Amino acid sequence: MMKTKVGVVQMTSTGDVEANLRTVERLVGEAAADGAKLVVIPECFAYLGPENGKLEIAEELPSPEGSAPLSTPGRAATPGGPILARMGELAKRSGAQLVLGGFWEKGASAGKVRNACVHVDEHGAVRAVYRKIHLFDVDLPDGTKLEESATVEPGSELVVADAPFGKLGLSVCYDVRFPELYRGLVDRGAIALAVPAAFTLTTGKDHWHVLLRARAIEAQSYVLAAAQTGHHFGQRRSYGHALICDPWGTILAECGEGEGFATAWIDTTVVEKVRGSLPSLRHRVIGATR
Ligand SMILES: O=C(O)CNC(=O)[C@H](CS)NC(=O)CCC(=O)C(=O)O
Repeated sequence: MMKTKVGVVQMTSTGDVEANLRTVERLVGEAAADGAKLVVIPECFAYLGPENGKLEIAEELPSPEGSAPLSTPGRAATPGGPILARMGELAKRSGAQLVLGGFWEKGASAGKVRNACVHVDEHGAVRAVYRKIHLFDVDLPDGTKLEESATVEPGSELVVADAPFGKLGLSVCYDVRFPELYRGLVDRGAIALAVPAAFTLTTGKDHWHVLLRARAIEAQSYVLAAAQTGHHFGQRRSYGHALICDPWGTILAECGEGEGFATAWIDTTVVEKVRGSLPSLRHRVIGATR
């Protein structure tokens, strides 16, 4: 039996990087004081503002140990930057591992970034980097028009991180609508799934809980969903409701509307019990890998 306390952060990011990072530091500090050994931080945590701003703050990321070097031309000799350095210090100070959802990483071409999800260990080292595969290009009935692919280059690799409780599958926001990604993460050993998000209010009120619980149930895995909430630079509204869900689909902890955090225990025996008693992962026929 192994139990690990984990946390998810909910915040209202703006175009003010310094203010956003202070909020992250405060909420991660509180979650760690509550015992969390891994804390998931939402998409756009460092910056949520006019498009060009994210290009200016984008940083290069180191290749995590053991992974193939990135082939981005002209990469700096010492990757990283002030935001990654500060988050590394936060991990060390709080003693908690961090999952930095929606880290703005420099893209291969000028004018583009990647929407990365970075796993940082408690010593401040980058251990895994996932890059958002599915990009949110939509024109919703309420007038919300977003074209993520205008500034973001999509990733293509599935990434599973080594967390204190076992394997954690990485994803970002809109990815949650693509169940095949999570099945792939489970095939790579994941028992928990990180979904750092900035879900719109319009879609979130109808889809957020349903999608997250469905992913937990069908992947028979914990789901750690960090969230943006409230109004951003007078133009966008996020749904909030950061939550932690167990492999049965039960919501263990959930934030309300405002900034805050939620914590819950990951218990590996619960994963074993659910997967053992209702072996739907083993009953797969279509696309089964084992
Ligand atoms: O572009 C930025 O600055 C920050 N990025 C985001 O907020 C991203 C892409 S626009 N948001 C989502 O993926 C929301 C998905 C969603 O709401 C749904 O699937 O319903």
